[in-house]
Amino acid sequence: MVQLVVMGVSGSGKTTVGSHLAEKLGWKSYDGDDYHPPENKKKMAEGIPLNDQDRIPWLCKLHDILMREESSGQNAILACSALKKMYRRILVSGTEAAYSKNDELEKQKETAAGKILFIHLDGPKELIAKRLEKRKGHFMPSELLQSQFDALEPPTAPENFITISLEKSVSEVVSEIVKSLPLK
Ligand SMILES: Nc1ncnc2c1ncn2[C@@H]1O[C@H](COP(=O)(O)OP(=O)(O)OP(=O)(O)O)[C@@H](O)[C@H]1O
Ligand SMILES: O=C(O)[C@H](O)[C@@H](O)[C@H](O)[C@H](O)CO
Repeated sequence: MVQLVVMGVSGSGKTTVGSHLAEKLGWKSYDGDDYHPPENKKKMAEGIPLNDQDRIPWLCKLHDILMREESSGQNAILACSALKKMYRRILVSGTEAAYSKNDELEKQKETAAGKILFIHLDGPKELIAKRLEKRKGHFMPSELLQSQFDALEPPTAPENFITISLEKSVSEVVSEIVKSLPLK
């Protein structure tokens, strides 16, 4: 089974790309934003960036969802910022990974779990800011964009990831992702 996590800063297109991809592949999809507790949404709406304590329980919930899909034999897509390496580690391995000091052990567990492919939607802040200015009816204010870039640790090897430019159209982004999928 393949579990995809569409990741990136606010406004990079995770929700848009995640839902188009789900439609194209006929896979189940989840949006991380739907699983934030109300306190987190309130904080963001007030223009305060989330911290690790705010994000860790939320990421654990998302990890459980991915594991449930994997164990019931389903492919699935999750749109989730997953900004830091530690956050991606939690999505792959669960809560212990957040506090583990044993990098080697965590790496082994990740390789064993290793089915999650991160798709990093990457692009210039100026373009994303323009898109956020135009976006209507969303709780996330565009002033938080800089804090998202400050927190971002782009994925690097040996993480399981691909990087896609968000400067392309949504349909190009989706086709590029589909081409790179490890599907038989
Ligand atoms: N490739 C693209 N080309 C043009 N516009 C895009 C593209 N991807 C997304 N958008 C637009 O940019 C805005 C931000 O996209 P979206 O809401 O999907 O981002 P997001 O990463 O889910 O944001 P957040 O994390 O804040 O929920 C939306 O208005 C969307 O329509
Ligand atoms: O990790 C985070 O700071 C959050 O997940 C944000 O990225 C928001 O959820 C999203 O961007 C707003 O829609």
